[in-house]
Amino acid sequence: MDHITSLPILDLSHLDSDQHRPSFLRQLSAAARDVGFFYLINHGVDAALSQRLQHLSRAFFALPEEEKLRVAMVHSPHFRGYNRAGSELTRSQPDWREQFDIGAERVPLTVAAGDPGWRRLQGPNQWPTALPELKPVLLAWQQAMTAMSLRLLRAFATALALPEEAFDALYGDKPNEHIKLIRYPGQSHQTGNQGVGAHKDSGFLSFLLQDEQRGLQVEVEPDNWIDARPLPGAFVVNIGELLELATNGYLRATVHRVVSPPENQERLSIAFFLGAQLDAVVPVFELPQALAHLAHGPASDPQNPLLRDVGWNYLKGRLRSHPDVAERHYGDLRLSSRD
Ligand SMILES: O=C(O)CCC(=O)C(=O)O
Ligand SMILES: [Fe+2]
Repeated sequence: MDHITSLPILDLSHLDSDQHRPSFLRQLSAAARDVGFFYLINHGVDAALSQRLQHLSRAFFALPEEEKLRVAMVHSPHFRGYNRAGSELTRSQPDWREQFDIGAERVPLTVAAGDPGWRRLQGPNQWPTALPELKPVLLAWQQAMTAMSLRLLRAFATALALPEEAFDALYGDKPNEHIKLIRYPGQSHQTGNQGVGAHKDSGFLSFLLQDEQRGLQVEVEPDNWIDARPLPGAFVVNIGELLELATNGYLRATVHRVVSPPENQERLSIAFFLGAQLDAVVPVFELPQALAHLAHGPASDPQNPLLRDVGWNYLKGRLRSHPDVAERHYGDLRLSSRD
């Protein structure tokens, strides 16, 4: 295979065209297997809505710190809200990005003694009173992104020669969407240049809406990092570990990172993570032999705890990333039997 020098570009409008649909599905299958990352264009999410959200995200981060700390994540048992730059670690190094996390806006589940801890993940978001426009725009964008990403997920199922609805049961009527507004400050001597350290995403599918500032890098082959330069109007889409494992390594969860922008500049990005329902159990899907033997990724162990219980898996990741929330809201939990 030739060296990969840029991410493939896929046109989602081709899914609706009798003429282009078969080639779209072939491209999707190859891009997701070989690179695990691609640009998605003509995805149908209103460009004006995305731009409005980008504008509001910039306005949120420009609020006085005191306002942002009023919606700090530590106040939320549902892991929603604001974190300052440097508060999350990747590979033991601080990530120099501030972030605001939003999830599906739902009422909390009742939690009785002995109920699984992940039931506390469901609940409302925290919204900044100083920026009231943020809530309606974010929720509208979330809805548009969920509809689009479920469409893409069905296309994945078809591309893998599975029934179109193969993944539907994992979502039901409660997909576990997660949005992150992110701001990467410019590099400085004190902080270095790790915007976010090298990692794989843990869920099903991730979508990134970048501004004009570069910084996202993808390890397409061992030690071959390429820039995922911003492409106006496109989302950068990548596969998470759950989808990699569920397809027995056929779809690839690729390592990526963000390098901080140059000094005195900033980079804003908005991530949409599609996760499965908290009470879902993810099976390993049996792929036809012709596809299965092309898999590059690790074969799945059906006993892998990552696959079994979506809620526990998600909670474990959140507790690890946010020890302050863990201590304040989950101090009574014993996770050892699940680790
Ligand atoms: O900022 C970006 O574009 C990427 C962020 C990312 O990889 C993540 O939050 O998982
Ligand atoms: Fe990521």
